[in-house]
Amino acid sequence: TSRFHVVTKVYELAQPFSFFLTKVAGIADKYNSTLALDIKDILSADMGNLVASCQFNYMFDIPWLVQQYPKEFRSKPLLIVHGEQGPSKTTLEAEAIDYSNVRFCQAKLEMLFGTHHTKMMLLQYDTGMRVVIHTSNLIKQDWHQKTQGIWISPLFPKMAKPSATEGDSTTHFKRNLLEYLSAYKAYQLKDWINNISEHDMSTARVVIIGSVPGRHTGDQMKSWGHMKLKRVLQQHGPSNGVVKNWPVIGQFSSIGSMGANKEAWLCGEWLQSLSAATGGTTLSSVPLLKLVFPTKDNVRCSLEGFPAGGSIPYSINVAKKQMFLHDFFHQWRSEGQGRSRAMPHIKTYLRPSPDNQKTAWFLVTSANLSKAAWGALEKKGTQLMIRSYEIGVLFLPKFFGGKDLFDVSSNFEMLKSSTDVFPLPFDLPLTDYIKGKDRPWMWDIPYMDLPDTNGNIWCPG
Ligand SMILES: O=C(O)c1c[nH]c2c(-c3ccccc3)cccc2c1=O
Repeated sequence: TSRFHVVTKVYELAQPFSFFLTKVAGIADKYNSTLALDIKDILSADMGNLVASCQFNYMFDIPWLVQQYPKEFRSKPLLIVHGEQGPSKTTLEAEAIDYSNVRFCQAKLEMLFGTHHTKMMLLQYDTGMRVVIHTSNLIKQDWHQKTQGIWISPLFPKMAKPSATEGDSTTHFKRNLLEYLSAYKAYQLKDWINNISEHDMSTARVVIIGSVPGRHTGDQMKSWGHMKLKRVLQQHGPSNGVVKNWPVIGQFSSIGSMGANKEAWLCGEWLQSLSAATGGTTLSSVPLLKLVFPTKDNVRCSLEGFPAGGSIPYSINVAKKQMFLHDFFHQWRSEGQGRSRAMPHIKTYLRPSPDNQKTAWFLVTSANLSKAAWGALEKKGTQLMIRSYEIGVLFLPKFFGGKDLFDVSSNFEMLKSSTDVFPLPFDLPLTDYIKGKDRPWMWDIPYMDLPDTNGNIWCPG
């Protein structure tokens, strides 16, 4: 088993955050080194001798997924947690007809327009287990030429005496993971819930930020979505005095309907939660908000060309109702990580310093900029309505050596040589949209004036 410790040692040495991007085909090798992983790296025997696994996701290609496991692991029990209903559920289950080791768990979606976005792997080894929280669908194209994020847990050893309350970390990782899984109320998850309670997760240093569908009231209201993030930032975040003039950055690959103006939700409840801090937030100063969303030309000139936009589903019918939103937008640019042309499917949120050298926190999550994912307050703020399943991990300096702030950089050379600079997926400062030229990418309108990387035009519908 020394091999596994060596491997995890290498990963942990690479950086204490255990936050990686996916490998990108077609960029210089140096950008795909220790800080980047492929799905085969995550599932490799170097990470542990797999006994069983559970894959939470939105899109699946079952035959492709099975092929990503080392051949000696391809017949181990594999539970697929999805949100498909009716005919598409039947189609998904038919894909696994040849794999007797594959089982399914359908996440209940009783809220209209809800989706099972959560992307998580539970990996059980003979020596313990790992949790992986990431942003990629389980289809080949999501791991080929996009910018995606991955957090890999340390190896959590089995405890002598199983306990749902013992073996937790200062960030309540184990309790939050069990709460999240219990919210499915699915009998197929019972064994995994018991399994998790038997493991010591005290080495987990991230905070889980999850969303589960429902109208959450009372204490539950602060257990999910943007209200969970708000509570954690109020308890363990930066002091208000330090960050009050710092911007909040949101970066995502899809956008829901925000309502008629920025006060309705975006700069109202959502920004109030993301700008939360210890020592209370002075309501007077509404914090700066900056958003990162690819332009039409970012997509056109990307490695995949216009087809990258097939995974950036911003509809013109939603966009035209919220032109105010586009004033916050900045381009996707990742020169430091060699990923300016690897379109983002990652979703990240952070609170960087005005000089772009620090951040007060960093969140990588499945949650796009939508009320469905983050929740919307109802009944005079007494309940939080969430439509979808989401999960992400929050990095707080307090839990990484008791610092106040993280040093940050997206510069590969810098990241390669230092161990405690937080690796940003995109460049700071952000790059503005070019006035009068740049438009947000929208996936359901034609673009026929200029060819993409492959010489093609885009004619949806
Ligand atoms: O969870 C994820 O990652 C994703 C979720 N929905 C996607 C869609 C879509 C858009 C409207 C209705 C249904 C599906 C399209 C293309 C990529 C995604 C996607 O990547």
